Amino acid sequence: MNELERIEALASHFGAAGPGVRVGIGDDAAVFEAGKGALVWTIDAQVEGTHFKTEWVSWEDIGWRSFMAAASDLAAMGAEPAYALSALVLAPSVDDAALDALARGQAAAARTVGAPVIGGNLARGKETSITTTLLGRAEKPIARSGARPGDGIWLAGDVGLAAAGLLALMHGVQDARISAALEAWRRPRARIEAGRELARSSAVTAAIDVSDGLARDADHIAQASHVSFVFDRDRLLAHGGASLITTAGTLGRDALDLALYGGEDYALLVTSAAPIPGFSRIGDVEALEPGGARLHTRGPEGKLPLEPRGFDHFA
Ligand SMILES: Nc1ncnc2c1ncn2[C@@H]1O[C@H](COP(=O)(O)OP(=O)(O)OP(=O)(O)O)[C@@H](O)[C@H]1O
Ligand SMILES: Cc1ncc(C[n+]2csc(CCOP(=O)(O)O)c2C)c(N)n1
Ligand SMILES: [Mg+2]
Repeated sequence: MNELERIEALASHFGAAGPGVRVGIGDDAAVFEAGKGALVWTIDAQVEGTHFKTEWVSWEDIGWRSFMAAASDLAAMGAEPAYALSALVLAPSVDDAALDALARGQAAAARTVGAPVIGGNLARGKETSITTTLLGRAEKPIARSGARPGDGIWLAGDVGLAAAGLLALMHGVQDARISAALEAWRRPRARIEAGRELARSSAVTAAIDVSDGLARDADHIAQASHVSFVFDRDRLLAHGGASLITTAGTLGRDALDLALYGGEDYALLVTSAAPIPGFSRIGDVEALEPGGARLHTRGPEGKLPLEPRGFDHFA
């Protein structure tokens, strides 16, 4: 079973969530009613060998990026971060200095996001992993399921740059022209402020953070909302700007491919009937045609179907 099939199999054990749960399994975070508003709850693990290698990043960066990856799911719900818990499994290679650096990175990210770490757990293990839970508040949480034909597709933050940084690290490429890509992978930023804009807008219909790649994450919205996505190739490339083009060129990769299939930038992908400050428009939501593809690109050749591939832990 691939990742989605495994999640579906797990969800079948847990059954339907009871009353009071506004968003259950299948979105960026769970949402439950709490007093007048709602609380938004997310968890994310970063595992050595799966999400990072210590040859590539400092422990401080590992702490930072693991916290930001978790916080990004709150941004994608339009939530205001409140508090965090951190569960660490430490392999013998993590000495006291490494642990100190790891926590320093987590604490810096927690300060930036505005969600202090107020607890956690510590255990020894064969492989190091960092699991972060964040709790946030939202009056109007944004799920994946509300996109409608006629909405625009909007993006805040880079796409493709972090994947380029990862490629450079994997292949040992050293070149001053890819420093922005390395920084994007090592020090991603959860788009909390962009998430606040979603909460302020009444035109926003759906949102997701781009962790597995734009195409795959867009497909999650398209599937949940029963709509089709049409990405405008020129607008997407313009959004990436000179930085993406230069990086792609240096690595001998296609810039559009990096933008569509690269993950771990933690950009916010949103559907909305009106512009949102800080977001640029990269396409249109259309009606899903029976038997038609859920994803497309539009370019000089017209509208072409796009494969929803991206990162899958079990593919
Ligand atoms: N073991 C599990 N038990 C119950 N639900 C799960 C489990 N693993 C994942 N889920 C749920 O499945 C959905 C997809 O999970 P996933 O971790 O892929 O989240 P995501 O937001 O798509 O990815 P990312 O964390 O990279 O942003 C989420 O709603 C999550 O809560
Ligand atoms: C050693 C190593 N190999 C591959 C990758 C690429 N990668 C791992 S997980 C992931 C998606 C987001 O994770 P998740 O879905 O768990 O939130 C991506 C793109 C990496 N970061 N490190
Ligand atoms: Mg997510």
